[in-house]
Amino acid sequence: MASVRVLETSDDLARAFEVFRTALIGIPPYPGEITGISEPGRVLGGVVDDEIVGTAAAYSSTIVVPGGARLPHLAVTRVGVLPTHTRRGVARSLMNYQLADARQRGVPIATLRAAEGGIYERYGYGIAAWIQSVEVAARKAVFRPGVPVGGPVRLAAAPWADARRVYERVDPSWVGAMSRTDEWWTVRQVRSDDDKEQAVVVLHGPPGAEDGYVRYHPGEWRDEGCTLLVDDFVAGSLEARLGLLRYLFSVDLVGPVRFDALPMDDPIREFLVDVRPVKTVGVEDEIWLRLVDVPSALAARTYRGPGEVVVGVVDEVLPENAGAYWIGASGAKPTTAAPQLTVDVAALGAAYLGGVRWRDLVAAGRVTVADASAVAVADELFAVDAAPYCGTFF
Ligand SMILES: CC(=O)SCCNC(=O)CCNC(=O)[C@H](O)C(C)(C)COP(=O)(O)OP(=O)(O)OC[C@H]1O[C@@H](n2cnc3c(N)ncnc32)[C@H](O)[C@@H]1OP(=O)(O)O
Repeated sequence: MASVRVLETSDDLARAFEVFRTALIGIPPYPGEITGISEPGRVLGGVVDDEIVGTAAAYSSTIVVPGGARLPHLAVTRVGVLPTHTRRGVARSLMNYQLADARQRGVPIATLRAAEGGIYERYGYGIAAWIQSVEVAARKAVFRPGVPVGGPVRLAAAPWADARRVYERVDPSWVGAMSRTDEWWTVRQVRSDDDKEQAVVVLHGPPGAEDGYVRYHPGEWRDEGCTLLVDDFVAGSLEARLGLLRYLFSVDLVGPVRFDALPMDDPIREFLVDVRPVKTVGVEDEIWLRLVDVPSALAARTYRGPGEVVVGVVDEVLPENAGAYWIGASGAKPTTAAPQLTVDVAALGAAYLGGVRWRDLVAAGRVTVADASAVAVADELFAVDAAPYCGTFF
């Protein structure tokens, strides 16, 4: 078994980063101060024989849950174990420590982006949101006559500082949106500079009152023209969305515009006369969500409809979450009533933002059903208007 400790010295933080780089095979060295990308207290080392052989890090941010509350959120990142030390419980020690620590500090939700699909369910993470990669043949994209033109756009003078300022100004409020920390911005910028990406940022709206931006860089040339790779698309209004889309589709010499992470229900096709220039070229899991404090997280979101349901929760990693919860229009609270539906905490994490239906969890054998009439009630209670989506990779 590995022991786990919080890494604090710059030597230990640098070592942890090297461990992660080695584990992930092939990510480039980090050119700057490692401490600048590491939130104090949030980098863990898995130690065997006095050597750091594994690591897990995190950002402390917030996440928007159904109803609009912003909850403290641990954005888990940089999990890696040296290939010489895998499959002997190092990652398990790190993940368990991290979750127990978050619980103790009062953080109700953790999320991550998984490198592989088979790793994180055992720790209680469930897939709560999906994203699609979309390519638009820009020259064939013609907007419908009734679609608003959007407002003015301009190239950002200070791309990263302006993007950050506008992100914070927009303060995204869609279900699944997260706040971005200093360390997050530093990592993205340094990686972008390092890749020699010629990142361009275009802002939407009058100076000082911008309500959206897009960050993109040029990709490969094809017969149709240069590919524009959209790395970050943030729109705080319909006007901003359309102003930025019209801009992207109008850039000279551009063939396909590729969005790597759009929400599953993004309305982009609805705006166009002909939908065929828009192709979904991939679908991937986005938010892996872990309810760290089940009673607090359940109580913090809102529910729909007049129904009520009693859900039983099983949690082997954080057994203090286990129990039965009454959920209805007025909220959620622990109960001694018998559960109608029982799930493990990973399945509850999948359902929590409203993007995965209870009936599908039932069909997948992930719910023990004591009362079949509770399934439709749970679906109505947990329903949301738009597919949950984060839009921030970390
Ligand atoms: C959020 C992120 O950072 S995503 C990036 C994740 N990192 C990587 O993919 C880098 C390359 N891989 C690694 O560094 C390591 O293999 C890790 C971190 C994925 C796993 O570390 P390990 O120390 O080997 O895991 P550990 O020995 O604790 O295994 C715990 C369990 O996970 C399972 N497991 C570990 N890795 C994998 C995997 N890649 N796929 C499926 N199952 C896995 C083990 O079999 C074990 O299963 P059990 O519960 O049945 O006993």
